Amino acid sequence: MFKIGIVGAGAIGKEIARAIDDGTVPAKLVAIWDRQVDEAREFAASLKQNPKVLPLERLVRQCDIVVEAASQAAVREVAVAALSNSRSVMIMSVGALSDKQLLEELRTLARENHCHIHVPSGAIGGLDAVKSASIKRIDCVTITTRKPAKGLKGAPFVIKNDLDLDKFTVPTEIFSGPAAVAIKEFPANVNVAASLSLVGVGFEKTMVKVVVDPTISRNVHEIHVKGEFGDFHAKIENVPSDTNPKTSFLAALSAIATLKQVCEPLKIGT
Ligand SMILES: NC(=O)C1=CN([C@@H]2O[C@H](COP(=O)(O)OP(=O)(O)OC[C@H]3O[C@@H](n4cnc5c(N)ncnc54)[C@H](OP(=O)(O)O)[C@@H]3O)[C@@H](O)[C@H]2O)C=CC1
Ligand SMILES: O=C([O-])CC(=O)C(=O)O
Repeated sequence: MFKIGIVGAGAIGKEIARAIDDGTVPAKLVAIWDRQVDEAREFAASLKQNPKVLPLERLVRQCDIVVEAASQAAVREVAVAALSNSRSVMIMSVGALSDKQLLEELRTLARENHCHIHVPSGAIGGLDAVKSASIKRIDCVTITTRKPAKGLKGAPFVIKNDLDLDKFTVPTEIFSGPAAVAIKEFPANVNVAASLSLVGVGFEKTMVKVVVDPTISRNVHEIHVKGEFGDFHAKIENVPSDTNPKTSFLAALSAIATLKQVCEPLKIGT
């Protein structure tokens, strides 16, 4: 049975932990870690599998797969610790991989140490189609993310421009630019644009629009890709997670589905 450790026990980490604990993912949850240590201890004690709460280095040594569900800032430390110890890593804060040097460093570590870097589809669908399409010429990739005000609060772009998001009474585009910039301005809102960039045309050519929308209660992502294969449109209307309005519930489900796939010999989809 695979042994899993989770770094970051927030909206996504907790959902993954519960799915391992109740057998949805056929694996053993050996440890969790979160800088909110007391909360992590309380949460760990609520699980049947009784995972330990261990700092990163000790967590890594005890598991086969390390899940990062913390923040972009945590990705380097978590992924390097896992991969250099021959442990696979699953990354949720995908925006961190817009750093080309970091991405190459992690790829090299994974190759040299015979382990893997898993990036779930997260809060969007359609990455399989974009991955297939990108074998041939792609002309454009765009993603428009619409969230209610509470799903965008605290983003560096919002703070820097002193935007009072609650004041918008109609849907308003507040950002338009390449994913390379979007992911830095909205690190907790558009990781999906990073995943799309990684399978498609990269961070400079993937265009991102962010819309604050007072008329919706869901987190909506619309993707359009045009290329030699034809046209692809996808729209997803995500229920926000109970505890973090920036994060869609589907992101956690996607992480759980990825872990299930890792534990399964049968792999379906591109
Ligand atoms: N790929 C995708 O499609 C999606 C990705 N995400 C990303 O996934 C990540 C997790 O999301 P979510 O669960 O909603 O976030 P939460 O904020 O709910 O939980 C993250 C937890 O990790 C803790 N944490 C942050 N940094 C560290 C660290 N270096 N070491 C240990 N613990 C740490 C946080 O503590 P504290 O509260 O002190 O910060 C918090 O308790 C985020 O980066 C988010 O942006 C989210 C949605 C979709
Ligand atoms: O959960 C979502 O809807 C998207 C999100 O926050 C992200 O990609 O960072």
